[in-house]
Amino acid sequence: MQNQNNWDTIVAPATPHGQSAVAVIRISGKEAFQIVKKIWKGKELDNAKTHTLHFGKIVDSNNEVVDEVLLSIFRAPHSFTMEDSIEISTHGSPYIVQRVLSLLVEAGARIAEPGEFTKRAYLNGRFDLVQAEAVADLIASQSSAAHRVAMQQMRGRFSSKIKQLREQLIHFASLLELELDFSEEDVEFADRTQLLSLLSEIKKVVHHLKESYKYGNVLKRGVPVAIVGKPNAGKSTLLNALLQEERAIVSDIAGTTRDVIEDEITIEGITFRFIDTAGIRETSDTIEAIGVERARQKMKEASIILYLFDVNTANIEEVQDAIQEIENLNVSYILLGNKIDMLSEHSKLTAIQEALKKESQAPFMFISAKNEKDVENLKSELLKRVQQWEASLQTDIIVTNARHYEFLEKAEQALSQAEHGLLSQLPSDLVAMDVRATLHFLGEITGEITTEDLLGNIFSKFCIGK
Ligand SMILES: Nc1nc2c(c(=O)[nH]1)N(C=O)[C@@H](CNc1ccc(C(=O)N[C@@H](CCC(=O)O)C(=O)O)cc1)CN2
Ligand SMILES: Nc1nc2c(ncn2[C@@H]2O[C@H](COP(=O)(O)OP(=O)(O)OP(=O)(O)O)[C@@H](O)[C@H]2O)c(=O)[nH]1
Ligand SMILES: [K+]
Ligand SMILES: [Mg+2]
Repeated sequence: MQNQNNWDTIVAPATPHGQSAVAVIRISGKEAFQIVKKIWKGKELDNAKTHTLHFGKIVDSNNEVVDEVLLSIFRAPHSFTMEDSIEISTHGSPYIVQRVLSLLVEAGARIAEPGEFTKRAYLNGRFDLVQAEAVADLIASQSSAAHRVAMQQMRGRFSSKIKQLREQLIHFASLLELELDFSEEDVEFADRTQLLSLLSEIKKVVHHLKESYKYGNVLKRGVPVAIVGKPNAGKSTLLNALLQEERAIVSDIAGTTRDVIEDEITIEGITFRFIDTAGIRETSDTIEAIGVERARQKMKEASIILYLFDVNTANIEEVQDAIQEIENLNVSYILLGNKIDMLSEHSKLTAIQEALKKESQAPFMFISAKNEKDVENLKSELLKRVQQWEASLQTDIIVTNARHYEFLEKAEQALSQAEHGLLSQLPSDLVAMDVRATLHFLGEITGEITTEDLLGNIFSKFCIGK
């Protein structure tokens, strides 16, 4: 049940705090018009049509003008929240915004909680929970890829997929439950082979959606690319070349970089987060050893590893050891032979190349980080990796939200149990229980099943005024 003050008329600034050309204050709820009228000097609003704009003044209790403003009015259900709403555009002074907010509160409005406008839009049926969450992702999106996936979720494709799966399962559950009604007679309305194949079909879709999360999450946060290798391989030089900025200290002293240095660039709409690390070697220096430990950790967490070695000094065994270590991590990688500008004998390069080819399918490139030779090619290669990753997904709907992932995982487990139950010919009611559990988990994703806690958790992460 909704508590009464959950439906107070609420108010909040919709634009950031600070000086700006114009600031917008939003008011939503049953009393929106009554409240604004108390501080409004301008044309009568009672008969004004929805989606109209009005020029006038905001005045305080002494009839002093606080600002000249524009009002946009929205009449229920034709507004974002589907309630009566008004937006006041003031001059963008934090002082004016604060004054107008206090006047509105004095007139009977309550300051909105973070996300409360969107929460109302959800509770009033404008969209489901996945779409409401996508509003926050859309606001946070900083690259075209992040924007694309947020937009896709806002438009409801993931929601429709989940709803479609639920409908199939509801049908499935009703067949099983029908059998329960006739349990004395030991009939099977539901053809077991058909049930099994439907179940495994649904499980497959859930699994593929779940699998897309790793990619979706990376798109949202930026693809982590760890730059690793021995001291002096040129890792920091490469970081700087990629970022086009003197971000990390470069020197000919082995062990220059000790802590992790991270920064981002966007290549054709995809954000990459490059991580420069301490050179990996055995060391008795405690601080350096911690750095080496962190480098190894970053390697594990990366989506792509760039293993850099100096083509002039590296021996083949050392590179092979590195390949071995990386392949054990099961992370996509590129071997980069650096300082190609210094290589005097061409034959040594060919020897390295031949050895690498023979030894593994390891992808490698030769670059000069210092002269920025083939750094652009490296960027194209990174972009290609990400595009291949997306193409390899078995779904064109990409999950980006940890909460969705969590419930997909629970749904997948429940589906496995239902499948197991059918295969081992467990009684229908036990199988039906697992199917109902799956329905529940999928329902929590779209908000067909929710609790106040869950909603509070989701909307409190939104910004003020959203
Ligand atoms: N000034 C302003 N800009 C904004 C928003 C807002 O609330 N205010 N939005 C909010 O975050 C987004 C737009 N979302 C909105 C969605 C629906 C309606 C609305 O008035 N819908 C009516 C009328 C539709 C129509 O005329 O076709 C309706 O659905 O009945 C308004 C904004 C982005 N920009
Ligand atoms: N000739 C040449 N020198 C390079 C190249 N890349 C890096 N160097 C030099 O190699 C030395 C080490 O470079 P760094 O970028 O500090 O190497 P690093 O791998 O970050 O080293 P640590 O942080 O100590 O592990 C510096 O003197 C660089 O100028 C290159 O492509 N060609
Ligand atoms: K160095
Ligand atoms: Mg370094």
